[in-house]
Amino acid sequence: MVNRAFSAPGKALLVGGYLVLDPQYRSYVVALSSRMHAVVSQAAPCDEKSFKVTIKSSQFNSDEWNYMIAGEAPFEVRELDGRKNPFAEKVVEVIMNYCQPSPTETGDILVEVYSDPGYHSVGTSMLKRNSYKEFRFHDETITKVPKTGLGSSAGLVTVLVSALLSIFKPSLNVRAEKDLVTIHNLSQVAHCQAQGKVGSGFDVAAAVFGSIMYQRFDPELINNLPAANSIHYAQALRKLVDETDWKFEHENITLPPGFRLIMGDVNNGSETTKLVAKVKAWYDLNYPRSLDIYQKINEGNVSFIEGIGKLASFSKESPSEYNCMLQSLNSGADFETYDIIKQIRQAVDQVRAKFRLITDESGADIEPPVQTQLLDQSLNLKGVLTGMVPGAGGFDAISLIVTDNSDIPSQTRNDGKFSSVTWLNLRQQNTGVKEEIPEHYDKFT
Ligand SMILES: Nc1ncnc2c1ncn2[C@@H]1O[C@H](COP(=O)(O)OP(=O)(O)OP(=O)(O)O)[C@@H](O)[C@H]1O
Ligand SMILES: C[C@@](O)(CCOP(=O)(O)O)CC(=O)O
Repeated sequence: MVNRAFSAPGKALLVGGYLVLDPQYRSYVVALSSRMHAVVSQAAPCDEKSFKVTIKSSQFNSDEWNYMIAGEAPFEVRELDGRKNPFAEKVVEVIMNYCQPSPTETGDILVEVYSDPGYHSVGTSMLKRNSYKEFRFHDETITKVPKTGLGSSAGLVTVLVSALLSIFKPSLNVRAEKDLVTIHNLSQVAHCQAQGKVGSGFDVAAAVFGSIMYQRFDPELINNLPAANSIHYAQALRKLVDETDWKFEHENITLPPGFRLIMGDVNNGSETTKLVAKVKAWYDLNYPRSLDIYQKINEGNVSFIEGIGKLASFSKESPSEYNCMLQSLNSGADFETYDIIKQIRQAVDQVRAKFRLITDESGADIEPPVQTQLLDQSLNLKGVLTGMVPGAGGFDAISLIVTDNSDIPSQTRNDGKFSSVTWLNLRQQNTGVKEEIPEHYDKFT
C-alpha cells in the first residue's frame, strides 16, 4: 500500500493587491506557517471497471466526498451522494485527465485532509493532537466555518494535486523545480475551474513555491482549454501542463533577519469577488486616470520591495548597525532617522493612500476607515515596521511587519482600540509544498 503525505502553506499578499491581476505588475507574497496537509493511500487494484477516490476532512464534522472514476479520458467525475466540494472535485477531474489511469488497474484511493488552526476562526472547535501535530476539530461542515483568508482553497488544491499525482507518478519529488512546476500548473487549472474564474493565482503559486515575488501568467492559457467534457480536453491539458511555458515569475523571497509577519484577524469577512468587480468597474470608468493611480500604487509597491531588499543587504553589510536599528524599532525611539525605514513606511503610505481613494470612489471597501484607524494605531506600537490590509483588503484582517522581539499581543491586550483584533499565531515560512511523514497524522485525541 502506497502511503505518502504533503503539506502546503497559507499566504498573505503584502503588496500587489488588484494590480497582481495584470501580468505587468509585481507583487510580494509571504507564505505562512499555517499549512494544509494531505495523506494519501491506495488499496490494491481489484480488476473492477471503476475505482473510487475518497477525500476525508474529519476536522469539519467528518466531511467526506466520494468520487467514482470510470471509463477513459475525458474522465467525468461523479460524487456518489451529490455532496459538493468544487475544489476537491476539480482536482480529481484534472488529475484523472492528466494521468489517465486505467480503472481496472487502479485501486481505491483515500486522501485525508488536515488544516492547521490559522485557516479558520477558532469558534467552539476542539484542539486534538498526537506527538507531532495538532489540529482543531469543528462541529460544522467546512462551508459553515468562518475563514481567516489565508487561502485554504489554494492550499487544499495544492496538497490534493501533490497527493494524487504521487500515486500515479511515484517518482514525484517536491524538491525538484520541474515537479513543482507540474504541481503548480495542475493546481492553477483546478483552482480556476473550481472558482469559475481565472484569478491572479498568487495564492496557488505561494502554496507551491513558498514566499515569492510573483508576476502572473496569461489568463488565456487556462481560458483557452477546451471544456472538460470535450474529447480534446485531456490532450490539451497535458500539453498546457507539460509543454507550455507559462512565463510567470516566482522568485523566492524572505523577510529580512530580525523581522516577522503578524496577522490580526478582524473576524468580519469580505467577499473578494465583489471587491474585485467594483474595482474593475471603477477602473474602466475612470480610465486613463485610473491607470495613473495604479502606476502610483505600483511605484509604492516597487519601493516597498526594494526597501525590504535593502534591509536584507544592510543586515549583511553592517550587522551591528542593523541590530541598533532593530533595537530602536523595539524601543519606539526615533527610528525614522533610518532612511530605509522611512522608505518602506512612505512606500506603504503611498499605496494605502491610493487604495483609500479607490475605496472612496469605487465603493469597494479595500481600506475602510476602521482598518485605517487600526493600521495607524498599529504603527505607534513598539516594534512595528509597517502594516497594511493584505490581499484584496476589506474587513478581514491586517498584516504587520514587526521585529522578532516585539510583543504585539501584550501591548494591545487591554487596549479597547484593538478589541476587534485576534492576533494569529503565524510565522513567515519560505517553503512551499513539502513532503511529510504519513505516520505523523496517526490518531488525534
Ligand atoms: N480543510 C478543508 N477540507 C476540505 N475542503 C476545504 C478545506 N479548506 C478549504 N476547503 C475548500 O475550499 C473552500 C473555501 O475556499 P475559498 O476560496 O472560499 O476560501 P479561502 O481560499 O480560504 O479564502 P481566501 O481566498 O479569501 O484566502 C471550502 O468551501 C472548501 O470547498
Ligand atoms: C484582489 C486580488 O488581487 C487579491 C485577492 O487576495 P485575497 O484572496 O484577499 O488574499 C485578487 C487576486 O489576486 O486574485
